[in-house]
Amino acid sequence: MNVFSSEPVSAALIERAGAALAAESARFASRGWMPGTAGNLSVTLARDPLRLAVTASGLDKGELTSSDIVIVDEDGAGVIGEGGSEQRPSAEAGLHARIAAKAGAGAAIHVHALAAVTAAHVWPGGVVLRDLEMLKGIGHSAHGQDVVIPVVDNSQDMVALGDAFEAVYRPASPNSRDVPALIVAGHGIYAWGADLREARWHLEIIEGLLQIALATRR
Ligand SMILES: CSCCC(=O)C(=O)COP(=O)(O)O
Ligand SMILES: [Zn+2]
Repeated sequence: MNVFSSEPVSAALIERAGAALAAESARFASRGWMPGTAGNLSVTLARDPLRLAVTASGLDKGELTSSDIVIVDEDGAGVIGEGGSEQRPSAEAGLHARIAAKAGAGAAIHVHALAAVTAAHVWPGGVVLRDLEMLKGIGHSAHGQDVVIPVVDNSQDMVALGDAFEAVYRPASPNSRDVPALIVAGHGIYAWGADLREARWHLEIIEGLLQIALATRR
């Protein structure tokens, strides 16, 4: 369950969301997955209307404080008067909002991790993973099933990027879970989950799977 969208949006909730985003961001920055000002994170605060707390743009993601978040709407545009910072929201807030809306994500994390970018370069049509134990970590079978991590072209236009995401995203069905990640070619990876902890697990698992795919490619 997303701990943030289960209660009314208040100053205390926004403060807690900011602290959680700053802590996760520091974790990924220390792993080298957010060099410089790269990367951004969000949590979904409310669904009707859609509201996300997203990291502010252009900051060192290893040095965020609980105040460095902006409340955005379904287009990723900053919302004035509902709390949070009045800094510029992440340039990629629009894609976070599309992922929250389409995939029902409670949290999303975007990093510039090496294996994701390399794998998209090697397999621009999508990265096929199969017969790997860690697939269980994203809800898929460890045996006998292809799991495709989709790849889309990079763009500075978040509407175009959101449309590209929706074109490749396959929602869960009675027979299969969805794939909670998207690689943006030449750029980085987004992973999401019901909450920040699950999004982190998905991201770490998928980056690990991509490292194995690259190391074992023939
Ligand atoms: C220096 S990285 C270029 C921008 C980017 O890809 C990124 O992830 C950070 O953008 P933001 O606006 O969220 O700081
Ligand atoms: Zn980026």
